[in-house]
Amino acid sequence: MEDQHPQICYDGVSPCESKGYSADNHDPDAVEESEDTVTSGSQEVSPEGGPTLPILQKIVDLSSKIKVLKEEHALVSNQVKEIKNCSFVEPEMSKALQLLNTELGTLKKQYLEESSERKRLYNENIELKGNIRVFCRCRPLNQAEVGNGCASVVEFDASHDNELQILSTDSSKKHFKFDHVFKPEDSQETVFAQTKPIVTSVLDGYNVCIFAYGQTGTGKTFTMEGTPENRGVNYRTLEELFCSSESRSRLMKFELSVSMLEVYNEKIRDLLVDNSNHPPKKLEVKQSAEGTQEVPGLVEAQVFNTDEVWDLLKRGYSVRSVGSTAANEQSSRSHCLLRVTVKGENLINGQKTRSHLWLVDLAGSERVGKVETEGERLKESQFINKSLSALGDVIAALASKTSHIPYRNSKLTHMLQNSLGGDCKTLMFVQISPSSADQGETLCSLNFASRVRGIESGPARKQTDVSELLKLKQMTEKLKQEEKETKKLQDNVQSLQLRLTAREHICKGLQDKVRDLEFQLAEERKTRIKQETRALATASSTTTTSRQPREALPTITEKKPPLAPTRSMRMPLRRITNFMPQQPSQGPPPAKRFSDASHATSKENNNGNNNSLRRSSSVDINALMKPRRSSVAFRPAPPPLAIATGNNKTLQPRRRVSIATLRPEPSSSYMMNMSTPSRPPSISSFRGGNPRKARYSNLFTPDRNLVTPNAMKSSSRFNKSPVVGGGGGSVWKPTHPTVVALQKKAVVWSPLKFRNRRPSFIPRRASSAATDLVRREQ
Ligand SMILES: Nc1ncnc2c1ncn2[C@@H]1O[C@H](COP(=O)(O)OP(=O)(O)OP(=O)(O)O)[C@@H](O)[C@H]1O
Repeated sequence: MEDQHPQICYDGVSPCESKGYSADNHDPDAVEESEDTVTSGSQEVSPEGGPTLPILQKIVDLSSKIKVLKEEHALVSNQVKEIKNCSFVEPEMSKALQLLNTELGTLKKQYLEESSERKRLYNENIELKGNIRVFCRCRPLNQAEVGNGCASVVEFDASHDNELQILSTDSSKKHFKFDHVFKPEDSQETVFAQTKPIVTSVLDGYNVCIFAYGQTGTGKTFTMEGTPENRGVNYRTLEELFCSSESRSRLMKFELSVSMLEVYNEKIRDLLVDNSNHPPKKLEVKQSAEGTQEVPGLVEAQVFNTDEVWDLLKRGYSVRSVGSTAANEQSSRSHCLLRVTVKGENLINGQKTRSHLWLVDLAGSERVGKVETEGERLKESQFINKSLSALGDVIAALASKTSHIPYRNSKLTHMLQNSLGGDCKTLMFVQISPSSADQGETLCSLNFASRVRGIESGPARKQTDVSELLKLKQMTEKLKQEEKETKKLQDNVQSLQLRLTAREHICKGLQDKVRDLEFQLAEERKTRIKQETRALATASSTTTTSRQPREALPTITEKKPPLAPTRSMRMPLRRITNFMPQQPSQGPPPAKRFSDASHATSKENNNGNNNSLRRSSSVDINALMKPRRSSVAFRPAPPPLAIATGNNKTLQPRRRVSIATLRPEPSSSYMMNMSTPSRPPSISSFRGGNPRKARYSNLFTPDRNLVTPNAMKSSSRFNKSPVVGGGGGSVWKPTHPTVVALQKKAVVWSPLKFRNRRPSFIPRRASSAATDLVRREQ
């Protein structure tokens, strides 16, 4: 068919490819069309006869298949429609589901909490009662004893269900107290009701050991195994474990497995292995890597229900070593141990546990002489007594809390090492006979049981699955490592925080300092304004008496100098000079005075020839020595081009004295508007802003044309000499009354006066030079 289908398509039925035969094509019209196409195709294929029949047959087959597919398609389409119709329920359903999920989550959480609380209380209750508990059970007098006229020597206290008394031959009573005392009439159910709490601890992950101890024929096997009619602790325990695990199945998943073995003449025998055809495998107690005692090779049969358990128990009991003794027709000649291994997994948090429950029916303690004295029975009795003695030693060691517990002295104690004392729960049934004939053995057993009851064991410990333990260990290691790293990081963060705090403290100190200094500066400025105002007032008052400068001089010199800000806050100074603006009425023409100086500057720069400089200096000094000499603010040098014109006169002072310079202004009227801003605004704010502010900024902000005394020291001292007059060759004439006044009067202040009062922004050399000058002038 695969060979012919392409042929059909090649012969003109190509539409079949596009329409498709696949059942995936859900379009019924398309399917119908394709069917028609196939039919027409068949007509085309067989026009000349030949091998047309098989093809036609196949086409017919295909047609029928298509019909079937069409029907299926229709069915599916209907279903899809139905589902689509039902889709309106979806949002409500999903909402309801969400709600249910939330509720389920909450319930699970609550259940977990309650469950863990129940476990805690339950185990706390058992611990309070004691992790080693002793129950005493007295069997009824049997027919033989009654026939022999034996009386009961055991008395029970009706008001106290945990006490009994043994009547001695001398009519004295020996008092014993246990965790519970079962009377001869107590049923198996009653016994198990008291046992159950300890049994279910194994589901919580605790190792548990229940053993029956007592004289032969006192009912140990009856208590542990029971009979088919009166099943004992073993069967009931497994029944209870299944029941409890079922009730916890939503929270925990349990796996129960059973092993059965006996210790016969100090040999371990697996009771679940059929040894009838071959000699029994030798089993030994080994210590695992985790420190637990294991019996490698021991069968561990997983059980899922009580029927399986009962079958197993029956099988094991059937192969147990029993023999007839004088005391018991079916006497156990070995210690029979039923081990129930419980593996638990918490379905919510994934925690896993693995614990053991040992149910031990010990061989009867007996006086050799009383039971058998020879043969195999004697040998058995010796081994039994030896192992029971070892058990007694272990219990004595546990009671006396010695560091060494002799678990390895017998196979029995060695196997029970993890479930006897220590961190596990132990329950001992001490079985006694009420018969006066067994009074001695009864007292022995009760004394031994009392010693066991006296053992103070520590709190029971939950047994975690070993693999889980390893995982937890790894996680703990990882956690420790991470904690270390976290601590390191925390230390680093702490040290960085300390450093940050220290820096912040320093910053705060600096900010405070800056604030103080700003305040000081503001104060200084205020003072300066006052001084300037006063100087202006004085100047205006002295304008009228300008013809008597000598008289005014002392008054002015007494005035305070211009503002001298603190060292840290002082503004860069303008060039200090004793330049005197040109006075048309006084002194020689400036052109003559300063032309030489200009020439000298170039010479000094080029050749270092100081002669002309000295000449010009002498001219300057002469000029300065004139009565109208005064220190004023002056304009810095104009651009070099302006100087090159030769129309500008540059002043080249030899001495650097006095006060800040003024920047050249297009209009000389700036002095009229001068006032001191409280704080120098930024340069940028002056550019396109208030021209008044801009003007003041020029006064108080550093400028690259500004020459401080120090700068003058290092650079050519005459390069920035002021010029007389502005650019364009016009002579600058002061119009401001203060300047005019200062031109007329020698306004000189001595920094010496203020040296001790406040730090001067004028360098000492310059100040002293100015003082010298003034002194000479005076
Ligand atoms: N509480 C009891 N009620 C009724 N019968 C009992 C009770 N305890 C023991 N018996 C009977 O006493 C007999 C001896 O009991 P059992 O075999 O259990 O003793 P044992 O301690 O296991 O002896 P051994 O150590 O020799 O195995 C049995 O026939 C048993 O049915």
